[in-house]
Order: sequence, then structure tokens, then C-alpha cells
Amino acid sequence: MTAIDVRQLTKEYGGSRVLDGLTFSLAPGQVTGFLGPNGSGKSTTLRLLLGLARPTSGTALVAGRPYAALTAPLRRVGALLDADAAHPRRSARDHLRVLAASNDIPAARVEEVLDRVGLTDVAGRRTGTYSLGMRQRLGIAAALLGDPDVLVLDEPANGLDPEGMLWLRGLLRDHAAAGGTALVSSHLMHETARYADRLLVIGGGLLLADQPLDAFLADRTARVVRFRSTDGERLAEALRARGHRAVPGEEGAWSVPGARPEEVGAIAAAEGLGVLELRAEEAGLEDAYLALAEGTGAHRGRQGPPAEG
Ligand SMILES: Nc1ncnc2c1ncn2[C@@H]1O[C@H](COP(=O)(O)OP(=O)(O)OP(=O)(O)O)[C@@H](O)[C@H]1O
Repeated sequence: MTAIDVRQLTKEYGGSRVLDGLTFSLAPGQVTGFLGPNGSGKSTTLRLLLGLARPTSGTALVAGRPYAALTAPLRRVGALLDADAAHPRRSARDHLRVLAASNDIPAARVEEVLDRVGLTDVAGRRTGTYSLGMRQRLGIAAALLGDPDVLVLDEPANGLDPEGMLWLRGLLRDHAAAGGTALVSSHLMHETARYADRLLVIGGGLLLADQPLDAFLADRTARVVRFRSTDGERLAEALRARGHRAVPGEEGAWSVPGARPEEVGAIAAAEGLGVLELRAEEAGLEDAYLALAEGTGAHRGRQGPPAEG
């Protein structure tokens, strides 16, 4: 069964179309990174999925149903949309206890998730005194409370320190390894590439990419292969005969745009030519993602490159 199923999802605000016929589905056992520049509609998609806004048209189903039709929804879908969901005067423990009671979740589970997110020592403190990273951890604890199969997390890495990011990666990988599904939005490509199996990229209201991470990387990085051979001219000829472009460079080096090193290596081997040097020149991952979004005008309104450590 698909865990998340979005069909022709369209959302307009005041006549302006934020999402335009978005369609994707997610199977269990995978972490899907949901990428797009600021304002591209990631949060809107997640809000529609969680029944917090109504689509102009189209459908968004979780566990086969609209979110609003789920009974004890916290047991099916864990969501983090807003790190400030807890009342600032309430302690983290009390916040989670109220949530647990409303979904028939035993109070003992509260202590388990507090431990899982590393907040046990501060669980009695008012959440108004928490740092952003601590509030994010509390939001993730709330998402985990019902031990749901599906996690929907909006920018969960926001405010986490490097150790927190590492912890989040482990949590997402463990969830997928146990057969769960996670849809995780971010505007940072590198961070997402560290935990995602699959990528959805949106921009301009449209789905720009829906691919396994490996395929996304293979398609968009390593755009040029450089080689030197015992007989560069002959290898260049053999490459051209197979539809590649081979461009001579300095000191006997050649460039093959758009090729993968294993293709060039295999052709050299088939021709019996020695390879002295063979390497893929990587186009930056962030560049590839930005180019994808720029190409469709999805970056309208983006202010400078995203900061990333
Ligand atoms: N309630 C609303 N009323 C009017 N416009 C809205 C509303 N919610 C979102 N929008 C608009 O929809 C567009 C998409 O916003 P959304 O928050 O979904 O983007 P996002 O991809 O999550 O961005 P970010 O990375 O900055 O969080 C924006 O232009 C935003 O101004």
C-alpha cells in the first residue's frame, strides 16, 4: 500500500496558484526528501496532506485516507509542522501527556519519546524557556508519540546543532529501516542528501524531480569525465563512434561532457587502450539543484543562496 498518495493537488491563495497539479506517491520503507526554494509550496503541500488546509482541487491521502478521516491519527501519522506548537507555559512532559491522552496513547510512552529525543533532563521545564533546537526535538517527540508508520516533518533540522543533525539522520534512517515512511521537507540539498532515499523537488508549483537520490545524483552531477590514455586520439574516436563528444585539452587530457567514467572506462577496455587517468568532474550538488529550480523560474523571490554548513 502507498503510505502517501497525492493526486493532481492544486492550491490557490487569492487567485495565485501555489501548487499546480502535484502528483506523487510514497511507498513504505523510505525517507523522501522534499526540496524546493523558499515559498515553493512545501509547507502548503504538507498542510494539505495533514488536513490543515483544503485543496482547491485534487486529493492528498495518508495511509489510504484523507487525514481528517483517520481515527487516532497520531498512531498513523506523526507530524512536525511548527516548532512552537507547545504552549510556552506548559512543560514538555505535560504537553506530550495531553497529546497522548487525546489519542489513547499510554502515558509511559511519553517518557520513551522524551528519552528518544534527548529531552528527559529538561522535560519538567516550561517550553517557553527552550531553545529552537530543543523545541524542534519536542516537536519530533510529539510526532513519534503514537509510534506511527508515517512521519511528515517540515524542516526538522531547523535550529539543530551538528550533533542534533546527526541524531536526526539516524532517527530517519531507523524509521525507514523498520518499514516506516518519512516525508521530510528542507531547502538544503546537502543535508537532505545525507538521509534521503528519494527526492521530490518542487518549484513554481510543479514537481521538478521525483527520483531515487542515486539517480538524481547520477543525472545531475559528474557532468564531465576527464581522461588521459596511451592513445587519446583513438579513444576519442571510439567515444565519438558511440555518440559521445570528446574534446581535447592540455597535456594529452580529454574531456567527455555528459559521460560517466564507467562508460569511458568500458570503451577504453573494449578498444584495448590503456587508461592513464580517468575522473568525473563533479558539478556541485547544490548547483545542480539550484539550476533545476532556476530553469523553471522557481527561484522568484529567493534571496541569495541558502546558507549551509
Ligand atoms: N495561508 C496563506 N495565505 C496566502 N498565501 C499563502 C498562505 N500559505 C502560504 N501562502 C503562499 O504560498 C506560497 C508557498 O508557501 P509555503 O510556505 O508552502 O512555501 P515553502 O516551500 O514551505 O517555503 P519555505 O521554504 O520558505 O518554508 C508562498 O508564496 C506563500 O506566501
